[in-house]
Formats: sequence, structure tokens, C-alpha cells
Amino acid sequence: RPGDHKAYMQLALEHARKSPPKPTNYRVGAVLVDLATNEILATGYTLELPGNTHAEQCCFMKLAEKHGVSEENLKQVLPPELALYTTVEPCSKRLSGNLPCVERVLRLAGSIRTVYVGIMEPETFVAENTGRLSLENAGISVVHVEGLEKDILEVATAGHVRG
Ligand SMILES: Nc1nc(=O)c(N)c(NC[C@H](O)[C@H](O)[C@H](O)COP(=O)(O)O)[nH]1
Ligand SMILES: [Zn+2]
Repeated sequence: RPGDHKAYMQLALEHARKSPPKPTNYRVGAVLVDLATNEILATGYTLELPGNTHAEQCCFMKLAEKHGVSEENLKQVLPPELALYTTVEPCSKRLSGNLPCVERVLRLAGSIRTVYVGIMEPETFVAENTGRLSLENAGISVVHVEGLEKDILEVATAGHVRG
């Protein structure tokens, strides 16, 4: 249903639960929605695809694969009004050095209009996630969907040694 942000975030959390726990990242789930049709274009979760992949990255890689384009060229085949739901805000820096998801989202600016986040990134790995500002500067709204923070954090950090 249009505007049912919590339902989409709950779905993203269900995908996050499929992610294998690791002490060096978070277990995140993401859902990409076509706002014109309310169709779910892609889902993803951390490490779903081979390599050290992130949830948002998996959404984009799967959709690119489906359309027979590279992830870099995904923008060419995307509808004009999308929303990305991700349980943890897109990363702005990755300790692995891989391309952060904020950069991957910015490539899709103009199609992705809004990023809905369940929680902002904790400071375990990256002291300050600067993603929100970068996204807003590119005209992409970042909206915090309230109410699932506790569950999202629990799932995200399940692989971490309890301090
Ligand atoms: N939004 C988001 N989606 C994910 O799927 C994921 N795993 C993270 N995690 C952010 C965290 O900052 C990085 O996981 C660490 O910085 C380690 O970087 P790598 O994951 O090894 O590239 N953040
Ligand atoms: Zn990421």
C-alpha cells in the first residue's frame, strides 16, 4: 500500500535476517520500490551475492543482472520514481575500501527520490557516516522510518562480540 513505510521496512528487516553474521559488518536488508506502481523491483541483504556485498549493492546488482546491464549503467533502465528502503542507512565509507553504497545510490539520483532508513549507522566501524548530507545535496530525501530501531540494531549486530 502506498505510504506504508513501516511495512516495507519490516520486509527489509526480514531480508536482513538472512544475512550470515560477521563481526566486521552489519546485517542489513534493503528493498527497492517503484513508486508509480508500488511494485518491489529488488530486495537484497548483506553478503547475499558473492563477494563482500552490501544489501543495497545486492539490490542494484540483481536488478542490473535482470536488465542485462552493468551496475554502473543501471540508471539507463530504471523507472523515474523509486524509493530505497534500507534497515541501516547507506554506508559512506567501507573499511574494506569497496565503493560505498551512498556512491551507488548517487549514481541513481533522479530515479531514486527517497531513501528510507531504519537506523543511522552506529559508530562501530565508521566514526561518522556522512551519507545523509551527500544524498540530500543530490536532491535525494533521507527519511527515518520509526519504530523498528531495536529489532534492526539487534539483527545488524548479531555477529558482533557482545561488549
Ligand atoms: N548500509 C549498510 N549495508 C550493509 O550491507 C552493510 N554491511 C553496512 N555496513 C557498514 C559498515 O561500515 C561496513 O560494513 C564496514 O565499514 C566494513 O566494510 P565492508 O562491509 O567490509 O566493505 N552498511
Ligand atoms: Zn554499503
